[in-house]
Amino acid sequence: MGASHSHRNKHCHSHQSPINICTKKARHDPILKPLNIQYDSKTSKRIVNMGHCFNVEFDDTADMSVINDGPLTGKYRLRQFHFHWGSTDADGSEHVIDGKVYPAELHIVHWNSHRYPTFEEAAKHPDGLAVIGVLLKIGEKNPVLQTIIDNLGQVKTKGKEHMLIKYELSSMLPKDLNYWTYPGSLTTEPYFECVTWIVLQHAIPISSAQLTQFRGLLCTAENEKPVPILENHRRVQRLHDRVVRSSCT
Ligand SMILES: NS(=O)(=O)c1ccc2c(c1)[C@H]1CCC[C@H]1[C@@H](c1ccc(O)cc1Cl)N2
Ligand SMILES: [Zn+2]
Repeated sequence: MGASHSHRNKHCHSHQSPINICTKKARHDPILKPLNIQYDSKTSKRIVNMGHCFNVEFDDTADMSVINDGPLTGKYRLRQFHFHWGSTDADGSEHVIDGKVYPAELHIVHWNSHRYPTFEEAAKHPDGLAVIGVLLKIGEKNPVLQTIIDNLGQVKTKGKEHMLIKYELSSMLPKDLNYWTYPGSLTTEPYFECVTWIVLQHAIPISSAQLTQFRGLLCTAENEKPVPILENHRRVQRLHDRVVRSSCT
């Protein structure tokens, strides 16, 4: 590869996400701290159909719902969470673990309010965002997820939004917060290389019936011919010169 090409590569597209995480090659780094998660349910605002997915948005005008420690320096403010899924239960996650694809993945998006004035500004810097990735596996019905699913009927078409009061996001997380971490990007447009990825090592359950309800969402507006959001996950990207670290041995 020519110097100019690798030079260009170095600055533009060598830190893309998602990736396949080879757990045997992930290095335990003793300086990694346990993840500290402080979510205040009063900050939950609304659920919005974005067209390619739905976002659950939070009030991020103050450091009320934040994460810190883990691989991070300073506080990162909770902005929103969303999911990625596939057209069948055999596909759907973005991160892949030792070649194993999961049926869906939760992304909890935070931004570095410690260093940047706004989310949009933070999204332009490598240490701007921190996204917690949680893999979903088919299992028993998930009551915490059901609260979200019960609201999907109100945001069936693109652009629709509905209020979501006092959502306890922390109750959706596994007890075991061990994670893999690596420097990466947004997995949809604008693909900015601004994300410290924190992928939890423990998957959470979702029933097949619950996952089917995600696929019932429409990417079309109310007055258009209905087209369901059957899948919205990106394929894995090359690791290049990156190292994936693990919070535990
Ligand atoms: N799959 S993911 O977690 O890697 C992912 C990928 C792309 C984007 C997002 C999340 C989210 C994060 C919050 C805003 C939104 C979006 C964006 C919108 C408006 C903006 O001004 C900037 C951004 Cl980044 N883009
Ligand atoms: Zn995502």
